[in-house]
Amino acid sequence: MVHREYHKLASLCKGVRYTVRQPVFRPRRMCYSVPKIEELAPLGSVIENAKRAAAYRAVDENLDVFSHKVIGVGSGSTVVYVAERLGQYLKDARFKDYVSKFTCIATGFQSQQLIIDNGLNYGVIEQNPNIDIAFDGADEVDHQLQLIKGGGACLFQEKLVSTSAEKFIVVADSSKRSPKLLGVNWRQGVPIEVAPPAYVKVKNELLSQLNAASVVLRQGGKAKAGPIVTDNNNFILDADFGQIENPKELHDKIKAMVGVVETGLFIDNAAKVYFGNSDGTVEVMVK
Ligand SMILES: O=C(CO)[C@H](O)[C@H](O)COP(=O)(O)O
Repeated sequence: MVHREYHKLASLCKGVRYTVRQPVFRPRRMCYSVPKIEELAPLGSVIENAKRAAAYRAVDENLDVFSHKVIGVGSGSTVVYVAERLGQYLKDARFKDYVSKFTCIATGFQSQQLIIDNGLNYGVIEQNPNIDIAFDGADEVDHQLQLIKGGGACLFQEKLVSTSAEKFIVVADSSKRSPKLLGVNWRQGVPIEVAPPAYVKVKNELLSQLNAASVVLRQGGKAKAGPIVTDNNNFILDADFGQIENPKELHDKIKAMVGVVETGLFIDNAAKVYFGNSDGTVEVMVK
């Protein structure tokens, strides 16, 4: 019987000793569950939809909530959605007990903030050197899953975290996919993190020994007068080598220069790459 009918019955029965009880309406308690990808409301831009689709799919298909404990969270605009997805798992009663015990390792200040803002536990790699799984973005991916990273100047810590992970998963929009080689779509050059006093020496060697077409000391632009200083207090050189036939050989030669902390060439590191398309579909590349 609906509520209105109880009132009607009560008024008809005035003077008669009937007791009409008001029904108790208890609102159904809604439990939070991790939203299904296919039911998500679209975001304001197609590129953001692509990034979110890639990141959410990568987390859903690779994170083992019940056995993973130490999770690497990278830097950039795509990984924002990785941290968001982890935060959704944390809120879901089915996974909360496990996700609340995760330790998340950052690749720089931005990712530290992403971890904290999503309610996850932040830990340092010095105490958690064995990472179960790490997620990060990329600037370019070649046909063999070799990567250029460091567009956001976080390459040293990104490489530390990704190479400390048992499984490294890359999330990107499809513009990051090279038709074949590195250096096709990403024309800014290979990011190289250098100790500040060595930047002129390294720049000269990249030009003279490795025939770089140009080497630029990355500047802070409007946000900072002078060069960018990384989270590790280093500089970034962007060295243009055109299309890179042999990224491993190039990485080894750059790495051998005194003053180079790390290169943005990530070699034989990624297990899978999730490319989000503008229509919300995702393509997965596996080695
Ligand atoms: O390497 C990086 C930062 O150093 C980023 O992962 C890379 O630049 C990709 O960023 P985005 O997801 O914003 O495209």
